[in-house]
Amino acid sequence: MIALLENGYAVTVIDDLSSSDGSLIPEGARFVFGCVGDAALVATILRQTRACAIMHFAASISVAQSLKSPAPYYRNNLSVTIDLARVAADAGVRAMVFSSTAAVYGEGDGSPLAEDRVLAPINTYGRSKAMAESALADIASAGGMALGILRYFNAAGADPAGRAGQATADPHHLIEVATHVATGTRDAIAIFGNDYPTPDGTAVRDYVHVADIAAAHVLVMRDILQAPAQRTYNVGTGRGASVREVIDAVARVAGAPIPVRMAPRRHGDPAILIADSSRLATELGWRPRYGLDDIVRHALMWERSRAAYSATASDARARLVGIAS
Ligand SMILES: NC(=O)c1ccc[n+]([C@@H]2O[C@H](COP(=O)([O-])OP(=O)(O)OC[C@H]3O[C@@H](n4cnc5c(N)ncnc54)[C@H](O)[C@@H]3O)[C@@H](O)[C@H]2O)c1
Ligand SMILES: O=c1ccn([C@@H]2O[C@H](COP(=O)(O)OP(=O)(O)O[C@H]3O[C@H](CO)[C@@H](O)[C@H](O)[C@H]3O)[C@@H](O)[C@H]2O)c(=O)[nH]1
Repeated sequence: MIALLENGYAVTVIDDLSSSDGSLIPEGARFVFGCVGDAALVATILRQTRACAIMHFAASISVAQSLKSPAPYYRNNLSVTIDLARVAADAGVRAMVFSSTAAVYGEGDGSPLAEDRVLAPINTYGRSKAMAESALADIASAGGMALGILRYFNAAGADPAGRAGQATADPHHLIEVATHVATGTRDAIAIFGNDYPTPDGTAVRDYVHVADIAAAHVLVMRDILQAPAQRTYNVGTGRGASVREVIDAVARVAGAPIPVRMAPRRHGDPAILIADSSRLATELGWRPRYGLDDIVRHALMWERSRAAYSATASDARARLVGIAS
């Protein structure tokens, strides 16, 4: 949203606040509360705004939850996407950019994964996104709508200017949890599995900065608006980091040890996922500006500012309670 506003676009956000509280929607964007699968609502907004493009981020995103409770994942990630795409195509929206994921590939073999690799997701989340990709491709081509599918690897970090970052009610992402330990809101972090076929036994992922992902969205949207087409791009750095390496980076940047405890593998987690993003680099000139240390530094800055903000807010609440009593 910030990247779109900075690039001069008018932005309307539709969010049902199912996994957020709306506090990070920037001032310059219009906010509409609702589900993106609500055809009447979306049609009305598209009529009002005459939007040329939709960026479709809304989804349910936990691998573990998707395995425990698949139906809501298929509903939110597949059915809702189908409804949104149908309304968008009917309304004459010219382009859609869809948030897909590395989870569509399934298990990597250690080498960077390119877009033409056969999709073999190993969890419900990945399957729901792979199915949504296919449904979108059909609906977009029948409706004359351009489509950009961005398969991001592990989105992480925070806005370098400190305006936004992760703010999940129940954090489960590695870097977010590790920064909570660094700022003292958690005692320790669990390492889910140290018996993977990787150099240190912990799972390897390709962590890509949210600002780099945002830049990729703007590039792809502009491109498919100018030259309508269907394109699929990986968004990753091409570098893998193990769970241990990430925790070490957080400890290094925070200047304090991060207590860890060993735990069994998390069901549905692949061992290694690393991106080959050369298509995005060659076709659109995209390059990641940030590496793992920047990601961790920005995530930590964000977490510290949130901790300071909630401390100030709770001081203020305590003072109000003191005055009231
Ligand atoms: N976080 C990652 O590492 C990662 C990696 C690859 C792909 N993705 C994809 O990127 C997208 C954004 O991920 P995120 O990490 O910001 O997730 P998130 O859970 O933080 O944000 C999702 C947002 O969508 C909203 N939402 C969910 N379902 C909705 C619906 N039906 N209607 C309206 N709003 C709805 C939620 O309230 C929330 O604000 C998702 O599509 C996800 O699958 C994320
Ligand atoms: O407390 C924790 C949290 C995570 N992990 C491990 O850290 C790695 C990364 O986990 P996490 O940050 O939860 O991300 P992923 O499960 O890899 O999934 C993310 O990355 C995918 C793309 O690779 C996206 O599609 C998903 O939406 C997004 O949640 C995994 O091996 C986890 O088992 C731990 O060991 N301890």
